[in-house]
Amino acid sequence: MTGSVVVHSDPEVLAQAVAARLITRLIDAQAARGVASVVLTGGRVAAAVYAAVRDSPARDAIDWSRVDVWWGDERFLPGGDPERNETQARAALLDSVPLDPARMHPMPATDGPDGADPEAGAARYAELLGRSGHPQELPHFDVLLLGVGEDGHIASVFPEAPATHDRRTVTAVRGAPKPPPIRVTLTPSAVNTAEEVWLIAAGDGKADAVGMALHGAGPVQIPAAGVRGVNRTLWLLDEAAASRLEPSYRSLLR
Ligand SMILES: O=C1O[C@H](COP(=O)(O)O)[C@@H](O)[C@H](O)[C@H]1O
Repeated sequence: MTGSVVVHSDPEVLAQAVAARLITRLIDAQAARGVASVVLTGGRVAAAVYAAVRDSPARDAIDWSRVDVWWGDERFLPGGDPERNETQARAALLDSVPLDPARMHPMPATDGPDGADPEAGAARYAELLGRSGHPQELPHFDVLLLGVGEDGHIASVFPEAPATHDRRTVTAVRGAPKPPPIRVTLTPSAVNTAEEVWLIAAGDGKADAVGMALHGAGPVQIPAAGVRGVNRTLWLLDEAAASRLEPSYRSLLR
C-alpha cells in the first residue's frame, strides 16, 4: 500500500471533512509560501466538497486573492456548459469567493481560441503551466484533488488509454468511455508533481476501483493506482467506497 487512507462514515461527513482539510491546507500553504495553489477535479464528490468549503465560516481565513486555481481535467465543451468541471466548480464555490481572475486557470473550451481542437487546447494549457520556456517545469501545486471513477480513472486518464503513459504534462483525450468523449487532462506524470495528492471517493460504485488501486493493480489497468504525491498521497473515502479494502483498513474509520 502507498499513501494514507482515511475513512469517513458517509458522503456528507466525507465532504465536510475534506473541506475542512482543504481550508487548512490552503491556510498553511499561504503561511509558508505567501500563496497557495490548488488543482481542482470534477465529479459529484468534488462538487460536494466545494459546496462545503463555500458554506464554512472558516473559508474567510483563506486569502482567496492569493490562491492559484488550476484544473486536473476538463470535459471539452463550450464555456459555461453545465457539464464542464469549471462550470460546476464555479457554481459550487469559485463564484462565491474573492479570487483574483488572473490566478484562475481553467482548461480550454471548444469556443476558445483553438476552437474544437483538443490537441491544440492541451498544448495551450501545457504552455500556460510551463515556466520559463521549460514545458516540463510545472508550477508548485500545494494540493491536487482527484475523484476516482468506477473504472479507476483519475482526471480524464482512463484505463488502458494512451494518456496512461503520455510523457507530456497535458494531453487531449478522444473516445473517453464516460461522456463527453473528448476531454483535456493532466497526465499521471504531471499529477505526481503535486506536493499532496488527495483521492476522494464515495459510494459502493467506487469500491472495486479503490480496492484494486490499493491492493496491487497496475496504473494502466487502474490509473488511480499510479498516483503519488511528492510528500503525501491521501485516500479520503466513505465507508461504502472503502468496503472492498482488506480488514486491516477498517480501523481507519473516522
Ligand atoms: O468525468 C469525470 O469523472 C471523475 C469522477 O466523477 P464522479 O462524479 O464519479 O465523482 C472526475 O474526477 C473527473 O474530474 C471528471 O472529469
